[in-house]
Amino acid sequence: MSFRIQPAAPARPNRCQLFGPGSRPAIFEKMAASAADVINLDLEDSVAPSDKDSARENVIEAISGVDWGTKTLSVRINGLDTPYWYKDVVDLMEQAGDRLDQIMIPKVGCTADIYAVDALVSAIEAAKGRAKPISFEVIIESAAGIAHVEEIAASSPRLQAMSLGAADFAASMGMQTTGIGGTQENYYMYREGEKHWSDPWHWAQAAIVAACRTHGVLPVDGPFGDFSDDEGFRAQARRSATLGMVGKWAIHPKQIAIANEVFTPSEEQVTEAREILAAMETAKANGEGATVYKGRLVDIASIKQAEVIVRQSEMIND
Ligand SMILES: CC(=O)SCCNC(=O)CCNC(=O)[C@H](O)C(C)(C)COP(=O)(O)OP(=O)(O)OC[C@H]1O[C@@H](n2cnc3c(N)ncnc32)[C@H](O)[C@@H]1OP(=O)(O)O
Ligand SMILES: O=CC(=O)O
Ligand SMILES: [Mg+2]
Repeated sequence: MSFRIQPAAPARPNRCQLFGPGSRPAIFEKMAASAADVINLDLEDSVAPSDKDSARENVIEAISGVDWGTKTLSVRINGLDTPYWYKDVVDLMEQAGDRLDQIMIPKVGCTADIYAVDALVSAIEAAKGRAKPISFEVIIESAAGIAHVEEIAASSPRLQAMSLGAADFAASMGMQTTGIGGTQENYYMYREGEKHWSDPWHWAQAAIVAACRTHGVLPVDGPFGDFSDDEGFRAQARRSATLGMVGKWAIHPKQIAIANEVFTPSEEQVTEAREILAAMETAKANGEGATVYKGRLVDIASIKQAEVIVRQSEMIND
């Protein structure tokens, strides 16, 4: 480890973030009753321009009017390139009440984007005497966002989570696809007459995970658009979990259970992690730094790997 210790990310479950348009208040109670850890009420791209004002009003009313239980409650504001975002922030901060936990800032391209929202939020918090500070989450979904991802992850103590937004990311990068996440037909290696599909989102996810882990932020995988494709969603979620992401968005309720399942370590994984910790305790008592577990090497690094799984499981089951 570097002299600089890696900070821990917030210790709260973030396996599934369920999105719903702020212009569709009929689903708010259903969202609250769902098994998602995080709720994202959307004022941005799922809301038509003509509905921006009424969606904002719906969301403000629902923040205190609906029982959200212990979920993390987040509102996605409009991007800083629009005429809507300042009113989203001002109205939410002045009118929504203390139940709001988090503001999601989309299409972040540089640290100044977060600085601008932070300045506005901080002034209103002080003016209103708000006891509970609002946290931020951001979406990396542009070429500029991914180019500046590390500095964005370090930009504010309010920042708790960072998601990859595959749809806008693909558009900003000029990717030749209309798919939102998952396998892309034309992204393959070709050998001896066979296609082998690869993962076009992998490098961006890995960059996000590295930036987040460096600065104690939760890395999250964003939307998977084809909600009729459960196995495609599961495969994407498993790749994300394997890379170090803690959760995934659901854009339809049927994706929630799969995300929760994938981002909760299984009983087998937890048992194996605990067995590795026990094997290393025995090794330590024998004055050894390395030993053999089920025919494979485990050493002091394996303790840290096993602890990731045990900590995740304990946090979720707490
Ligand atoms: C690229 C991005 O930015 S992604 C993030 C922004 N996008 C969003 O927020 C979109 C969120 N999702 C949705 O708006 C909707 O799920 C849609 C438009 C995709 C599909 O909506 P529908 O056609 O109503 O879906 P469907 O008929 O399958 O719904 C089944 C049930 O789930 C409910 N439901 C649908 N979406 C949601 C949701 N997001 N949260 C909770 N419940 C929902 C429906 O009301 C319906 O309930 P019922 O059985 O009691 O009648
Ligand atoms: O906002 C999400 C995206 O995929 O774009
Ligand atoms: Mg987007």
